[in-house]
Amino acid sequence: MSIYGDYIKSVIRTVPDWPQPGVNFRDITPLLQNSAAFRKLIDSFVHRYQELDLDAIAAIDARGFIVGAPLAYELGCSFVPVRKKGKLPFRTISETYTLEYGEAEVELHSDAFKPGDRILIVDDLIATGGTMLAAAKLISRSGGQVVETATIVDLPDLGGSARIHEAGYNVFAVCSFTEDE
Ligand SMILES: O=P(O)(O)OC[C@H]1O[C@H](OP(=O)(O)OP(=O)(O)O)[C@H](O)[C@@H]1O
Ligand SMILES: Nc1ncnc2[nH]cnc12
Repeated sequence: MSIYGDYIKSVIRTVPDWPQPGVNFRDITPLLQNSAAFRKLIDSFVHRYQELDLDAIAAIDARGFIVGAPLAYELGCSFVPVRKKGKLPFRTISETYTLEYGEAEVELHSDAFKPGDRILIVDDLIATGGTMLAAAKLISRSGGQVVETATIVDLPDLGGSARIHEAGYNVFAVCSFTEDE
């Protein structure tokens, strides 16, 4: 939990049974609409990462971009998009991962950063961890050093953050929700 974790959590809305029955969707749009809350969110990431000498923020398509761009701007480092398959125009490398039903793929430009660069990966939410883990593997494969993986929301009951940690990557979450919250 971060310095503003309880406050950030209080402005995230839970929408039951969306997009399908049984899913509690954690909706960050009320947080984004609240300028004071959005500022505190970005500040909590800046506070954690300002002394870590990062070279790039790798942000995951699409909601990860919302956090990644202002963070890269504030920290004075580069912004690298990790995109869903078929969106990047230049040479790419890709990583396939398993979804609840079927498979998905994320891609990275092959010239996105230099070997040894210190990279923070950001996304809005970790559920099963498949997306974040695929992004981390992609960056490791291309020679980047994954300093940490960071998210606004962790859903620990779905096991994703534990899985990412077991694979050898640090995980930072501003706040978390259990299934019954
Ligand atoms: O931990 P996981 O089980 O992989 O789930 C988390 C991912 O799911 C959501 O993305 P989504 O694919 O819905 O895309 P969006 O950001 O474009 O809405 C979310 O933004 C994460 O990227
Ligand atoms: N429960 C959830 N809420 C918001 N985004 C999600 N992405 C995957 N699971 C999610």
